[in-house]
Amino acid sequence: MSAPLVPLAGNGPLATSTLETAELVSETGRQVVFGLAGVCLLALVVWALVWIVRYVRADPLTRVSIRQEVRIRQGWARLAKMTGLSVIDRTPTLLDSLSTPQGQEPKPREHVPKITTKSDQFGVIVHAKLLPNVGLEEFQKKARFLAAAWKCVRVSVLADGPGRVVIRAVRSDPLTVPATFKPSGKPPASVESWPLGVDEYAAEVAIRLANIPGVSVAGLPGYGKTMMINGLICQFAPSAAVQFAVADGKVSTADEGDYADVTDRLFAFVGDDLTEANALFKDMVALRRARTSLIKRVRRTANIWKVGVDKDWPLVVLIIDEAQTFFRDHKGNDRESKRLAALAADNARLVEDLVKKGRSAGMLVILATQKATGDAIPTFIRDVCPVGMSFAQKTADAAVAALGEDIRNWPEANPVSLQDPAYVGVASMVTQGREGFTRVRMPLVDEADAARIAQQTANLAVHPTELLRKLAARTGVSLDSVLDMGRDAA
Ligand SMILES: Nc1ncnc2c1ncn2[C@@H]1O[C@H](COP(=O)(O)OP(=O)(O)OP(=O)(O)O)[C@@H](O)[C@H]1O
Repeated sequence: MSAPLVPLAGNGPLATSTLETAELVSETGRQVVFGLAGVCLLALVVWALVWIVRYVRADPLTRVSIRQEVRIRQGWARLAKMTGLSVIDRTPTLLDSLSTPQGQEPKPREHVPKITTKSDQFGVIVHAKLLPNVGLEEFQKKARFLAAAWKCVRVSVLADGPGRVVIRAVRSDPLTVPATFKPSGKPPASVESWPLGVDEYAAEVAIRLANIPGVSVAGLPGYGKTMMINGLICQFAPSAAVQFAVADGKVSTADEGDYADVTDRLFAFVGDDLTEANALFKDMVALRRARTSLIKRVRRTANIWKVGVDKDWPLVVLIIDEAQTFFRDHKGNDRESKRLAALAADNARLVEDLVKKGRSAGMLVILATQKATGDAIPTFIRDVCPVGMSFAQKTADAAVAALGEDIRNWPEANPVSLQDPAYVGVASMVTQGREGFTRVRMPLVDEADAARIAQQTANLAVHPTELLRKLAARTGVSLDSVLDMGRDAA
């Protein structure tokens, strides 16, 4: 016997309202679905617009990188699996268990690291999240496969905080692409760090200036030592928290040579005259001593970098270019040779004082020479400079003199291999937090720009001793006795 059929909806008022409610629900459902689809479409349009605007506004090289970036994103899941940068998860999630038909095993899931990408004129920067068994080392091992798949000249993989790596994929070699720097004339955000240029992966490289008393710069003539120092002056000239003095062993007067354009922004300049250079170095040592003896009283600290430099207590940068001129031993028994030899020895002693004791007083010495052997920069000065860099060098020994024995273990970064016109403006150096040596491409600064910046900021050039005198007077201390003591000792 069949069961009586029960009508789903009758003709009564209750049945009508159930029908209406059902229609209302389905209508609301349709609206929600359409609404969601609309939001998704809008998001898609906005996303597409952002990419189009980025693409149109980009320079031609960055456009190529944007296309490369799109290809990297599209092909990432597949490439990661092919190169072994994926992990199989055999433990089913709750959703997997519920959605798998009864009697069947949930399928294992294959995960690939999640990535985000960014492009610039040199290539693409990929940030990836690590997975269990897919760590920094695994990425580094696969770097050359990624480079081949992405058609890049180089791919570097570095740690990027806990659980993340940053992959730098460069299509064109940033070291051989000349760069220019147009100084803005605005004070830098910080004077504690000197942006130098970009490394072989187009990542920015900077030198810390805080707590650094000495930088040694070596390199064959014409490879960019002075250009780099001019770049430093142009970047920091608009800040009253930095004062510069130059001793240039290549010229006799300030209007000759490489610093002629920036003389207006220097508080002192001496040429190749050893007596004048000696007077400048004595002056700097006296300032160093006066600062050291006053710092506690006027700045309430023993290290200026704890409170930072400012216009009253600026970072004093003493640039000694063609340093060998001032330190070279003068052989000979005649009177003049003996006088020059004594001056050279005294210069070395004074500069040693600045490099060994100037850090906490906010003094920095930059020594530039062609070959950083002990006769050019005495080793007791060179070896205590925390930062050493070298442009191209002719011999392995010259590279070792400039960068230390360890450079022999890094043949790719050895400055001997930078002897090529394509590498004018490229130096090798140790950078913080990185193993080995980094090659850095520095930008070219136009002479006219350097002159413009120096003129615009000439009013900021003040002898730091005068600033210290005023500062001391404000705190009720007379500087003269302190300075006299410093001069006598120097
Ligand atoms: N970063 C750079 N990019 C491109 N070209 C550069 C760069 N630096 C320097 N040059 C070129 O090399 C020339 C020489 O540079 P610079 O005077 O800085 O060399 P140097 O190493 O100081 O030489 P020297 O030891 O003879 O003083 C510059 O006039 C410029 O044409």
